[in-house]
Amino acid sequence: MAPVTGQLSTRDDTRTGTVLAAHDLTRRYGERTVLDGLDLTIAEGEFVALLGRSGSGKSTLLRAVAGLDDGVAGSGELEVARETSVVFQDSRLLPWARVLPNVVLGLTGRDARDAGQTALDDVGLAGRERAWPNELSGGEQQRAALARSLVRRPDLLLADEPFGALDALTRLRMHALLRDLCAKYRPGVLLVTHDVDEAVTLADRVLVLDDGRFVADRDLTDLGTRRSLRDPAFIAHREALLEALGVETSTNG
Ligand SMILES: Nc1ncnc2c1ncn2[C@@H]1O[C@H](COP(=O)(O)OP(=O)(O)OP(=O)(O)O)[C@@H](O)[C@H]1O
Repeated sequence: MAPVTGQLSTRDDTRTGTVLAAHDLTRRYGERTVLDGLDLTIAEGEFVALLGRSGSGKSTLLRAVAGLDDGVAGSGELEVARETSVVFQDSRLLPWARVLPNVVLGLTGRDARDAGQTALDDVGLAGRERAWPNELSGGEQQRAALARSLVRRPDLLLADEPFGALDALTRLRMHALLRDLCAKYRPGVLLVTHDVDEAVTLADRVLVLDDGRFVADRDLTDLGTRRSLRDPAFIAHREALLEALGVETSTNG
């Protein structure tokens, strides 16, 4: 990872069972404080979803921990896993390269092609290796982007609204896919999303960001791995998170 400027430093630290440890992250744009001294830790294999209203700073936080923002300051440290991958709302596939070369771009060694093929099989794109990105649907492009991330066997996967541009049905399929991929590859995950149900379906823990601070930090591990939107415990988590987001859900009175 590239070092973050200011007083923050980035270093490889996967021995402690932690793939992300950020302390006192602060980001200001002029007078406005978008991230206000945040602490955030993600354990190996832990799936953390980040919710917050539009403009609350979710993407700013993800960019900061991805090392993509050199305007971050803080009194503490940012430690991230050695192998970190990032996926965005658009696939960012190179239009002039076919699917398999896109997935293995930058990888070297005899096994790279096989690893790319396996990753494409895992995301359901077997047979599309020689397609051009513009021949894939939006959902398929995001599958390819996931394959490109996971082929590197990341300890930490950072995802900024990866399903935000997809239709509702495709998004549900992608949730099931991401759950299966995480079971196989076991990355720690930070997923930025607007979608409360997406967060409760996928995450071990959900954070809610508001005014530069976390206003909720909710453990969802009681829901287990197979989750249903109709489960009363699922509904209870959803309601609590909507309340933290300031959305009125009660019809009483
Ligand atoms: N380069 C920039 N210059 C000035 N202000 C910025 C810049 N980037 C982001 N901001 C401001 O920081 C705040 C947080 O933006 P950010 O994109 O992180 O929000 P978000 O929670 O991801 O929003 P959304 O859910 O709409 O994507 C916003 O008010 C935005 O206007």
